[in-house]
Amino acid sequence: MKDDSVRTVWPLVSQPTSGTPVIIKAFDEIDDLEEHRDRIVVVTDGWRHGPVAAILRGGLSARAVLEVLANSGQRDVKIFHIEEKISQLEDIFLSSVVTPAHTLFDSVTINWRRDPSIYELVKNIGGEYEMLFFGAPLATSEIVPFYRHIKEVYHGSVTIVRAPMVDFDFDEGDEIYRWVRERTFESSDFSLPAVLSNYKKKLGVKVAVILPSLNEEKTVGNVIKTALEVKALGIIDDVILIDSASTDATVEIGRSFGIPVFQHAEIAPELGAYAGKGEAMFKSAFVTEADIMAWVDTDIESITPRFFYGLFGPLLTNASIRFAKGYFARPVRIEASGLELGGGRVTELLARPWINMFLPELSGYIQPLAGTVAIYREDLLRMKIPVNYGVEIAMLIQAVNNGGLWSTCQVNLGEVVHKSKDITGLSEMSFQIMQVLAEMCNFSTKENRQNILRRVYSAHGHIELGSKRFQTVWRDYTEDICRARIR
Ligand SMILES: O=c1ccn([C@@H]2O[C@H](COP(=O)(O)OP(=O)(O)O)[C@@H](O)[C@H]2O)c(=O)[nH]1
Ligand SMILES: O=C(O)[C@@H](COP(=O)(O)O)O[C@H]1O[C@H](CO)[C@@H](O)[C@H](O)[C@H]1O
Repeated sequence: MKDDSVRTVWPLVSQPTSGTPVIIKAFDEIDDLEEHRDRIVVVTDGWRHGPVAAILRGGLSARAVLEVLANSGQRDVKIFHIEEKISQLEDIFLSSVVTPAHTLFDSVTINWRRDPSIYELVKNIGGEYEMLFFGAPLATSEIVPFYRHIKEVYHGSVTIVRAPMVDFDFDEGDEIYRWVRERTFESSDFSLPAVLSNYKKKLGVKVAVILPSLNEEKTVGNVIKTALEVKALGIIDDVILIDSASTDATVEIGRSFGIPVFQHAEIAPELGAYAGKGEAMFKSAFVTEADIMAWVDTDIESITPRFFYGLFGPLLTNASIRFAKGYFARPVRIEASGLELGGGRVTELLARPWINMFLPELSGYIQPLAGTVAIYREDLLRMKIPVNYGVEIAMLIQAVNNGGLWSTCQVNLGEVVHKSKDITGLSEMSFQIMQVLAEMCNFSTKENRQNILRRVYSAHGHIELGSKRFQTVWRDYTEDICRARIR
């Protein structure tokens, strides 16, 4: 039922500063929004006189909210923003909202908040405002559900503004968008240990957590301790440390917890031994018979039990899901300088651009390189595994190629603070990942393959050339014995 008293005519919206046409709609008139993809769409309960605020996350629609307010005669703006843990999203808020707001209004008030959700925020501050403005959700179909949810906790006038759709191709027809919505989970979706152990009993599967380590004495103990806490809940059967010849106290610390500790070089020695994280993950299959295998990096400082039951929760509760990869907010500290930077630099500078160019079916993955992964053993045994840092992307590509995108998923595991490499270390990691990507995309052949990473230094008037060989060794599992094939 429309409350006509509040549906006073919207203030005359003068021509928007950007020249983008605006159309105003009530919430029960938005079936034809697809016809207005090139316009700013204002969906509203109607204009009310009195205090106004905008709750904005960032992005094109958030920017459009500012434009509509400015062109409706507002000279000051009050913005509420729930602080993002992912630094890239915070950057988007600053560039798409904070900066333009100061050019559009005489005064701008920005309240950074830490409410657990938009609905809690509206509950906490809504009573002070006659009107609340929001940027539209990505999909048009979400506008009315979002509106109804807000109206459960707010009785003022709600206005949702949608930017022109010209830049978005996130629509219901976009399979990646649908996959992101239906295959992206919160670890809290699976945080009830009773639920998981019950599912586990029903499925009768065994779960092993394998912890790859290389000189992680500072963090490995806490990772093992947390894994054992979850094991005590009856959700994990094996916790195993596979070490890569650490020279610090990593192995002693592992042994002090009474868990199985292996040097990957000593596992299946008849297969030889190679350096690399992928080698440790490849040889995991020889030290456990578990049906589900999960790996968690041992350099994670911020480990919590949710890393474990969040990660294999989807495999235990949805029979169609056979592969799960964690994702997380990633503030990272560069050990040498202690400088805080946004983590995932190889992801953002190499993996994500490559995926979007050549492997778009993977573009819904938030952290395609994350080392926190769970997979069914039988699916792992069908894969070929590079022994180097390319292991994560290689497993992801094969999980999707072998089982289909919808047999895979991603889980929000919270925040990961982990030690990280300097730029040279990241460059070498990138080279290894690029070698694997080039090979898996059939760009790299025996004839044109490059295994040497050269680095030329110019210092104090003379040139130095350093080079390092990175031979990609692929491992695969065969019925009788595994074989290493150097390419
Ligand atoms: O040869 C190796 C290299 C790395 N790692 C482990 O793999 C995880 C991720 O490695 P790293 O920290 O080097 O990568 P980053 O976290 O910087 O991406 C960590 O638990 C390392 O201890 C390993 O087990 N063997
Ligand atoms: O995501 C990334 O860009 C790299 C480097 O992360 P940082 O920039 O050091 O936070 O880390 C990931 O990639 C590695 C190679 O696949 C994995 O071994 C790591 O587990 C993963 O964190």
